[in-house]
Amino acid sequence: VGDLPLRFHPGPERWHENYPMAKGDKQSPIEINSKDVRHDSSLAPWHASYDPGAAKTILNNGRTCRVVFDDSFDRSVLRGGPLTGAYRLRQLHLHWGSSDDHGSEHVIDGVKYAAELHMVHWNPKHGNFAGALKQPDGVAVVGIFLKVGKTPKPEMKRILEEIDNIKTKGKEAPFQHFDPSILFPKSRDYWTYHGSFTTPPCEECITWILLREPIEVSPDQMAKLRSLSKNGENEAMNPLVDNWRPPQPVKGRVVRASFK
Ligand SMILES: COc1cccc(N2C=Cc3cc(S(N)(=O)=O)sc3S2(=O)=O)c1
Ligand SMILES: [Zn+2]
Repeated sequence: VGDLPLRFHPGPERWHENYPMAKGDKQSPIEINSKDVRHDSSLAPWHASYDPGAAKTILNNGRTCRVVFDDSFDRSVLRGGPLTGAYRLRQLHLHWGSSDDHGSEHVIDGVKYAAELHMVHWNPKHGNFAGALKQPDGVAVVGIFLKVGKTPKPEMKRILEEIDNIKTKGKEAPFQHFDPSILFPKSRDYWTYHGSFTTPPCEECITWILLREPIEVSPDQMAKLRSLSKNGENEAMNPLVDNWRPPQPVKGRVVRASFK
C-alpha cells in the first residue's frame, strides 16, 4: 500500500476492506467527553527517561513527518502511568490539518486542535516491535496536542527547522542529539484508554496516554508543516495536510483521567 500513487490510497472509510481491524471495537482516535471520564486515583504519574543520543533521523514518508530513534535496547524509555514496565521509544510523528481549526485525531469536549504529536513506544517483553503489535499491552503512545498561539515552544523549532530538508516523500535527514521530553507541557495530567493505531494496520495494541495540557506552536510553524509534500521530488507538489483519522466508536470503553 505504501508505494501506490495517491489515487489508489483509500480513505479511512475503506481501510477495513484491506485491514479488517479498522472496524474493531477498540479503534482510535476517539472523542473524549469530560462528563464520561472517570478519575482514577490509583493511576501513577508517568516518567520518560530519554537519551538524546538515541535520535537518528527525520523523514517524510508521504503521510507524516517522523523522527526515528534507536530502540535496539532500553535507551529511551517511558514508565509508570497506566503502564507496567519500561516501553522503548521508537519514533515520533505528527498529524495536522489544512487550517488551524482542525488537525488533531483525538477530539476533547468537541475541541479539535491544530495538530497532535505522537510518541510511539513498545514493550520489549514481546521481543520486537512486530511481536508487540499482536499484544494488547504491546504499544504505548503519548499524545500531545498542539494549538496555535503567540508564545510558541522553542523546542518545536528544532523539528520544524528540519522540514526544509525533507520537503518531499522519501526524503530523510540526520536528526541527532534530540531529547523529545523537552516537548512535554508543564502539567503531567493525562487521559488514558485502550485503543489502536490510527492508521492501517489499525492493530488494537495501544495504551494511549493523552496529555491534557496542549503545547503552543506559531502560525508560521503550522505553515511550515503544511509545506511538506505527499509526493516525491520529481512529482507535482501535493500539500501533506489532513493526515488525521476521524474519531471512532468508543464501544463502551472507559477513559480514565489521572486528574480530578
Ligand atoms: C509493521 O509496521 C508497522 C505496524 C504498525 C504500525 C506501524 N507504523 C505505521 C503507522 C503508525 C501509526 C501510529 S499512531 N498514529 O497510531 O500513533 S504509530 C505507527 S508506526 O508504528 O510507525 C508500522
Ligand atoms: Zn499518530
